[in-house]
Amino acid sequence: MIQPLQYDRETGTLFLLDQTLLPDEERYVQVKTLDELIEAIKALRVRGAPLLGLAGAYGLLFAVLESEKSALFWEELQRRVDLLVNARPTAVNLKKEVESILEDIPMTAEPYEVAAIVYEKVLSLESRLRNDDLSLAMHGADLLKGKRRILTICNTGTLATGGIGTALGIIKVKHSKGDLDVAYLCETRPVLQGARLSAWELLKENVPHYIITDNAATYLMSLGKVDAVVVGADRVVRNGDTANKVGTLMLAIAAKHYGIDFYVAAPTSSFDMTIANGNGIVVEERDPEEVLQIHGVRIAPKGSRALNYAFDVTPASLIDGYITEQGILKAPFAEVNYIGR
Ligand SMILES: CSC[C@@H](O)[C@@H](O)C(=O)COP(=O)(O)O
Repeated sequence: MIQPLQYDRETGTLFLLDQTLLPDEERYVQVKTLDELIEAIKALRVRGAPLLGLAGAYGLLFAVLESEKSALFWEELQRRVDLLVNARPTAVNLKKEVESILEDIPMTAEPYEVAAIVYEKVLSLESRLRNDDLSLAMHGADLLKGKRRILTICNTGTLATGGIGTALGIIKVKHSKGDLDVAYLCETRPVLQGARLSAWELLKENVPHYIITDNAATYLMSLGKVDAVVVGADRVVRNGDTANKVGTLMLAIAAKHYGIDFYVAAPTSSFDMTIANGNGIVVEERDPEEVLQIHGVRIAPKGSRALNYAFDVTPASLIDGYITEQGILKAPFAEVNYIGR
């Protein structure tokens, strides 16, 4: 299986498959410091909500190792953690995984003991992510049995989770069961996670797919060529409103118009029960140059400005259900006892 992220404990090096170079080049960048990791997160070398959670957990390990020598260990650690968890604001997993590991560390632990505790927790997070993906994908494949043409956006596969993936994991499992005719991959402007990353993953596994322009999705629905839309999530909040890659909202509106099932596939670790509704979600705005250029080539006239919202928020009223590792959930979630960690 593709390994988007691997850690070598002996040398303290995190190897990241640089997702900005795919599909042309499969190159690992070597990350040895927290600053280098934060740069990689901001530049989208590593991305996707669950994988950001895991990268964040490794970032915590770097933060611990870099703070170890300081007399003010806990203060230094907290300063570094703040930089890390704010590297990307919308995916809840980054902050949540880092904070949940931190919460489990006894304040009485000596600095030299903390790194070992964190490392153990990172390993268990890694295997939990893989297991969650598998359960989620099986639930999704059962739910969508007979829906043979699935449309999705962005990349929600191994490159985004380290496991089989979420929405893309469901597509892979459906294919393995002989229950998929085709996956339609929205190219996902501006940085093309669908056309570059999802297509690369599905090609490796011989899963039939078409890449479509983002603005072709609605027309395909109108032609009756889409049986269900399944997307990932960066943050699902208490009433079910969901932040995901920009473009998701227009897919949801179009799906509702054409009476097509619209599901969010996300592990419960992407749920944030501290926020009541979508108004409380911070949507990341990225460098306008990502919109003004494609692969470093400027396409817009010099002097034009661009707005670059990386995500949008889909209201719960447009979402038919949430495919999680625990099964299919319905919003609102206030009464669910235990979601996420
Ligand atoms: C399983 S990944 C879920 C989401 O993180 C995914 O749909 C997405 O929007 C990723 O955005 P990205 O900006 O590429 O990190």
